[in-house]
Amino acid sequence: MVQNPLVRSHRARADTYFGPGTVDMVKIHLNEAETKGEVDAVFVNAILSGIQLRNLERRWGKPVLDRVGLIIEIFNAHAFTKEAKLQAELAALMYKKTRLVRVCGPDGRYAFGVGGEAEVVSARGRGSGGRGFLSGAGESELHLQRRRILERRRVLESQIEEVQRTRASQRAGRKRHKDSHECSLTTVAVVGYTNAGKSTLVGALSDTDLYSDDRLFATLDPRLRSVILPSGRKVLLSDTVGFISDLPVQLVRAFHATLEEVIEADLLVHVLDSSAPNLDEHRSSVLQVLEQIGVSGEKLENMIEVWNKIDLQEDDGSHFDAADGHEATCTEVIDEDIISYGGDDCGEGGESIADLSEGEFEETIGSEEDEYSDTWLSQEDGIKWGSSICGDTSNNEPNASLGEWRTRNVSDSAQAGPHVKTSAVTGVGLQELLELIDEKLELQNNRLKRENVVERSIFHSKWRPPRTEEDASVAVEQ
Ligand SMILES: Nc1nc2c(ncn2[C@@H]2O[C@H](COP(=O)(O)OP(=O)(O)OP(=O)(O)O)[C@@H](O)[C@H]2O)c(=O)[nH]1
Ligand SMILES: [Mg+2]
Repeated sequence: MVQNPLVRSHRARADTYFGPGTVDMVKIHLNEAETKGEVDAVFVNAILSGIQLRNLERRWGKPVLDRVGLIIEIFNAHAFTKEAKLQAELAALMYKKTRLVRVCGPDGRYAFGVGGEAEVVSARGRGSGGRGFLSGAGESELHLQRRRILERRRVLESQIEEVQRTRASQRAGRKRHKDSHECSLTTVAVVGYTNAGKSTLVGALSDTDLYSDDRLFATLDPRLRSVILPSGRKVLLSDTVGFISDLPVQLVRAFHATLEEVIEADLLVHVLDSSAPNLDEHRSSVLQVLEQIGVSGEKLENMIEVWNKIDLQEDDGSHFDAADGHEATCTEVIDEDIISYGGDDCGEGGESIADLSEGEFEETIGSEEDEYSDTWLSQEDGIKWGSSICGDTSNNEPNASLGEWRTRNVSDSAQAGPHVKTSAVTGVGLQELLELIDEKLELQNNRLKRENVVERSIFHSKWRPPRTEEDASVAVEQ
């Protein structure tokens, strides 16, 4: 296996990075690939450029998965419905475009770093080989590759638009539907970091079974479950895809159709795993994604924060000790700082990943760099994706002061604690949560009604010209 002290097998790295309880998924998933006679891969906890990825793969003789590649791999593995598959493929394609990495999977499926030889197609490196006038050969291959990606992307985007349209009309139908209280059917979206227990909680609240598992991104499609609140009001709970820190904005946008359920929901319930040692980090990651997808500041302010898995806290605290101990054994963490600043801290025989993008393995794109540079984190694509096709987007615009709000709110709520503590497994706090949802919706309804009344009094009352004294005298004379 790889000797570089900065890199461990994907198992150990994923375990330390994604936290306890999530490593199994990564293990099982990759082990499954191995037992099928496929390849072993090395996971590097960083976001790498295409050249860095390729150079590492050459050096280690193994496919390398970086952070985004691993997430995409997980998305692909968990995508079962048509919608999820389309979105996962689009996410992979957008990633691929910025890396210009060609992966030849045996079954033709996109599989980053797993299931085939990954090859960077670059202007100078391939085709040309610096052979004088033939130096355009690599370039045309690069363009060909790029065009194919763009064509496929267009097809996927139009299919996803179709999905969005269907979802929008379903939502409109739900809004028209009135319950026995003459209220339109309200949707409550349950959001949160992956593995926080969202599906388990929605299942417990609605007394139904939803697929939940101790793995990352168990849920990729929103699922709706109806629940009767203590007041008798019927609401739809929407279980959503989990979020994760540093999720590239394009990846989030690939799941836009799914995430629209969150934007369009009447109320948000933010589920946090109270046993997670980095709860604050999880909270701010989720808020960041909500901000990215355009949830209004008002909705965020109204959001209910739930600390789930409270039963684990009632344990003797061994969970936290175990987590600490786990961190302590992680001496071979690949720090993103090391990647950025070079190899001084690499230890004996170590080499930084920054080193690997230079020297003997270097294959620069040169003049193509601007055109094909890593736009993965740029906003360029976002402009298109930001324009939702599902009707009114006016309230989807990210609020300018949201960043500010988020910072304030994160620290405020960190001090104030959760609105409700629950255990989706034992049922603790569930009734309290339902009551709180009821209360929030009632307040929201009353506010909307008040706003409607004000609006109506302003816009719907008949306009009459102001009566002046002159008018009055004319009237008397007549
Ligand atoms: N002890 C305990 N475990 C819980 C609780 N809620 C959920 N779990 C477990 O946590 C794991 C993740 O639960 P899920 O409901 O799949 O989490 P999720 O947030 O839907 O995850 P993704 O769909 O991947 O985003 C499962 O193994 C659940 O059994 C809880 O209140 N207490
Ligand atoms: Mg889930």
